[in-house]
Amino acid sequence: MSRADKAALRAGALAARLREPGDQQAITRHLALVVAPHATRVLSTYWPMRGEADPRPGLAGHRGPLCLPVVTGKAVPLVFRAWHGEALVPGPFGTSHPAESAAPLTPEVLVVPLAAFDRAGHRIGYGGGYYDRTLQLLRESGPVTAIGLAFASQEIARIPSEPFDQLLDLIVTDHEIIHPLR
Ligand SMILES: Nc1nc2c(c(=O)[nH]1)N(C=O)[C@@H](CNc1ccc(C(=O)N[C@@H](CCC(=O)O)C(=O)O)cc1)CN2
Ligand SMILES: Nc1ncnc2c1ncn2[C@@H]1O[C@H](COP(=O)(O)OP(=O)(O)OP(=O)(O)O)[C@@H](O)[C@H]1O
Repeated sequence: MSRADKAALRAGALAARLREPGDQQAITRHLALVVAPHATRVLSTYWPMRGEADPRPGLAGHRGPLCLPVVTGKAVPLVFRAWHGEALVPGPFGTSHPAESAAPLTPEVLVVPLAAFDRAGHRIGYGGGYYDRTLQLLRESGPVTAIGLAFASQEIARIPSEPFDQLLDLIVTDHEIIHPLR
């Protein structure tokens, strides 16, 4: 797939998200169900922006450590810092992340923001390749569970797969919990 094709899929899905806001309460319910078996693991969440589904209320019952991603440069994997509800500092591209004083953590479960997804577990993000690089690195040292979070309006019939794609293990939407077929 060309960069332009992927950019068009991304733009279409982001426009659909703004047109049809979706049911945040259902997202919260479904996410809480999916993370319950991982309640004591190190879990990475995200700070929602631009109409993204909000993972925070669905994680209220999580008992293990929580962390947030930090963008430290272009084309490098994300790093993760512990987060217990403290104020965040602004990062690049409108992101927000814990201050440098927060402890670095290695997540075992990641709630991954999506611009678009398909039922096979392919995803498109904002285009930095950050989660692809990060999941590749984490999966080299052990099993990780990647949970995509999006509104059902962001589904695309098929996202052509690319060699660097890291697949989602589960996708949580306001309509359903999707177990991609492998
Ligand atoms: N809430 C949230 N946090 C997140 C992500 C995310 O998708 N959502 N990320 C997921 O990876 C990382 C941040 N990645 C991002 C990558 C690019 C852009 C962005 O705005 N890109 C510009 C073009 C940038 C450029 O000039 O290259 C754009 O879309 O206009 C935003 C976030 C980490 N934190
Ligand atoms: N594991 C990787 N190693 C090297 N380059 C990679 C890797 N993963 C992705 N890339 C590069 O990053 C670029 C952007 O990837 P892609 O368009 O899939 O980003 P995205 O999944 O939309 O963004 P994000 O992961 O930040 O949400 C790709 O063109 C690719 O060349």
